[in-house]
Amino acid sequence: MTDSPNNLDTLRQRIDEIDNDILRLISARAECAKQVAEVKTKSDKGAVFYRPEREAQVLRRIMELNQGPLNSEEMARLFREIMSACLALEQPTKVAYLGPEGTFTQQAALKHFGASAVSMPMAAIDEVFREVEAGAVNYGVVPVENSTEGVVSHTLDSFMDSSIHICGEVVLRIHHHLLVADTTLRDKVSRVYSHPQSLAQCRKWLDAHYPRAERVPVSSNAEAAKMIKGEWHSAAIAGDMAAKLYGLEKVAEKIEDRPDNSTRFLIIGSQHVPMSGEDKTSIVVAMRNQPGALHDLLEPFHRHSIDLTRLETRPSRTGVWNYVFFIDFKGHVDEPRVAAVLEEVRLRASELKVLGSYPVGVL
Ligand SMILES: O=C(O)C(=O)C[C@]1(C(=O)O)C=C[C@@H](O)C=C1
Repeated sequence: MTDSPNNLDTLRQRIDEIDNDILRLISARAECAKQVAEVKTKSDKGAVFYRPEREAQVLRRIMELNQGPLNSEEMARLFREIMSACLALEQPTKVAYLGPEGTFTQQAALKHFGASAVSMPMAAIDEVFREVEAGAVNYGVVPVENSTEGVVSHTLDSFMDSSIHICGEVVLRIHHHLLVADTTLRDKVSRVYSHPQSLAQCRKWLDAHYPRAERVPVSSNAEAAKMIKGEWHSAAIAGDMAAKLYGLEKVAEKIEDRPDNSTRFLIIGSQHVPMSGEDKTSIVVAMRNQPGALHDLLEPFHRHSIDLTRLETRPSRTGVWNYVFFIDFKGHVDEPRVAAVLEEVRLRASELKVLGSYPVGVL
């Protein structure tokens, strides 16, 4: 095929026709979503508009049906945005996240809820919990574990004091960059700001490239990006969103020590999420401090062939809960075999709290 204007015109005409179809179909879908909202509003149980299990099913189905040339993730991202806009028609969704603006948590909120949700930065993880509990926002997004550095203990601790449920999870590939402002003297960098976890995730790179620079931990990567404005000898480690937001330049890209560096975030809210077909459950269990306690706790999972995906121990902050374990496993509390295991665990533990069952992250 030649690149003649004729061919280009024909193809663009074809694209216009396809766009007409897409426009008509998206509008028909949005019309359906408005009707769904009416059905939900009439329900006597109180309207719940956001349905994580249905969204996961929609995205999984699209990914399965997709035959290219766009890859399935790309296609799912497009549908993610269509659903986000449809949900906004039903009810504007307010989401609190660990701020300030430009953090990876904001990126996770955007990835999970799409661009039509209204996201609001909070100064601390417990503030995100408080806003959700108070009903000031519909949902919250908090980081929970990083593949290099491990658990975000603030988040786990917040669950101990709260009645909040987990409604979903989202995993984000984390890429860190070394950023400078236009006023920074690049060969005189003597200080690097970032969140302690990010500094740790880039430790080897910093040792090799800036062995003498002071590493200054701050409350978030976005805060680091904000701070270097006006400091001629400072750089920050942060991600793309912060770089863009604060107009910084990348001196070096993707400086994380491990290429598979990723962070898992939780979506918190107050609803019970029905089964989606591929779910996870998170629980917190307190055991008495006695030999064999951990074995007793895990044995029923093993016997019922339930896959554990994470096990975390936290020191108890109350007298009764000597040992506190955070456990994630595959399955949903509404499945009989999961209910059976939880019943056994309840008998062996001094305290058991189900934090929630939710769809395994799709995107
Ligand atoms: O199926 C529903 O319950 C809808 O509200 C529709 C829809 C969608 O656009 O597909 C929108 C929002 C929900 O979170 C899930 C799905």
